[in-house]
Amino acid sequence: MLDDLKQKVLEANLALPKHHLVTFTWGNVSGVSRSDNLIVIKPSGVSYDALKKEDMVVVDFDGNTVEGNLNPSSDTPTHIVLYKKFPEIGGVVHTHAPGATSWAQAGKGIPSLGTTHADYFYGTVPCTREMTEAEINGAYELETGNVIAETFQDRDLDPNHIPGVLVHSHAPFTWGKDPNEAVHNAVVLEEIAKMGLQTYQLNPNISAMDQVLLDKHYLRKHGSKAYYGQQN
Ligand SMILES: O=C(CO)[C@@H](O)[C@@H](O)COP(=O)(O)O
Repeated sequence: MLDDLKQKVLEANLALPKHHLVTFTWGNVSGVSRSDNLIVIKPSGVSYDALKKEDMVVVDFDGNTVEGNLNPSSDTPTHIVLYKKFPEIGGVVHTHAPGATSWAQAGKGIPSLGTTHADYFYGTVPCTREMTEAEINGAYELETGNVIAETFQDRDLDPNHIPGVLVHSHAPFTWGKDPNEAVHNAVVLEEIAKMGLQTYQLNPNISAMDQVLLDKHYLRKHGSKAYYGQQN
């Protein structure tokens, strides 16, 4: 079942260590089949060295395992909330990559400071609020998804234009139209996180880039008027 998606999710997971985005098993990727209402996700705690296609776990939107012999990622409830709340996404990535995680631990969103950021994220990558004790002691991973969705709703942010978030005191999640694009966005997020840290070290008083330049760079790569690369 879902053989193609399992292969894509496997390859996306294996791309995380290749891009130096995960240490040990600190991360996971999933992909969704909207027609089947099923999610394919990495098994929990399985080393990337040993990961095989048949290890991928298929879960439904209630978190029940439909196929697979291993336990799904402990972050599965977060992935499920993101697929439910952001209906256009097809892949989700979670890492503890040090640059983005540093911003998450500091409780700060990453402002758009330059065109590297603007090419992929149409504004600040937000950081969620701190979770309450009840949320942490309750269904923590589900509440993590809820607090991400709340952040986008309360700040009127479009997840299709800002494909990532920093979870306060935790780490980043990114997404995309498929697992591969979600990994791509995780790589970019880590790069802009590192650049942002260095930029603030060099100039603590810097503010977000000019809106006109942000528009220019984001819109030349995304949307109906995109012209970057081989697009007409
Ligand atoms: O966030 C955390 C731990 O802080 C987890 O995402 C990480 O360890 C990966 O968990 P899984 O191996 O996917 O269950």
